[in-house]
Amino acid sequence: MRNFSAEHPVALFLDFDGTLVDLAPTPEGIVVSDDLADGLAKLSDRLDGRLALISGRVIADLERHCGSLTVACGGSHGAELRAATGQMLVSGEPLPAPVLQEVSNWALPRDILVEAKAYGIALHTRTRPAMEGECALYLEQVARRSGLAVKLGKRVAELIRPGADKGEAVRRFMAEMPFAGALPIFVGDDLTDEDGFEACSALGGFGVVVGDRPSQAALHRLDNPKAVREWLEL
Ligand SMILES: O=P(O)(O)OC[C@H]1O[C@H](O[C@H]2O[C@H](CO)[C@@H](O)[C@H](O)[C@H]2O)[C@H](O)[C@@H](O)[C@@H]1O
Repeated sequence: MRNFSAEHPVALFLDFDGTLVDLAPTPEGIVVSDDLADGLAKLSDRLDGRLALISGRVIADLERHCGSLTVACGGSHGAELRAATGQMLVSGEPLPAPVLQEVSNWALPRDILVEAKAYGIALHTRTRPAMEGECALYLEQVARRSGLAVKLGKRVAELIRPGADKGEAVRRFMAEMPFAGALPIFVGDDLTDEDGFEACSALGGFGVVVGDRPSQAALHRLDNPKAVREWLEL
């Protein structure tokens, strides 16, 4: 990959799972190197603060795995946004407790891994791939009658509040300093990252898809998280 920042001030948006860290059988099973948070802070310094992590995980979960993060962050697909200063730009809202209970009651007897998140609930099928379609259909049905939305990702379906997506997170950060006016690049591996790729393209930048998933919107490709970390010198 070229060093784009030598040509134009760059704003970098990085997905987490499957992009900075390898996918694992469970959300808890990821291996994060001890120096990732420090590497991201240094990368952000090189970009004069124009770096944001944009993840499906909530920010607190990212920090549980990485340690304290001093870069800008978007958690829960953009339902919460935090500036590098620590100021919350957008705060998430939990799902109604009865909905959470209902989804757990449906999934647990089916032996589906439930990830209770601060602003959503995810059903994981990496160890139960045959249940992928059924989980998605079930959550779509709950979403319709509860006024909620479903995000589909790699072996995961998640119920969240409508309105949050990674494209919106990019647009929000790009509207403010220090991001405004830079060339935005979004690096991600999953379906939810397509919104980020499209937002960057519309703002004059581009997407970089990680791995072999076909992408409509990305302009470049990197093979795996190791290649991403090498490119970014993390
Ligand atoms: O937007 P991301 O940072 O890529 O987060 C997306 C989801 O990542 C996690 O699930 C994914 O990674 C797990 C660990 O490797 C894997 O077991 C699972 O199959 C993947 O879908 C996380 O658990 C979710 O909450 C995120 O939404």
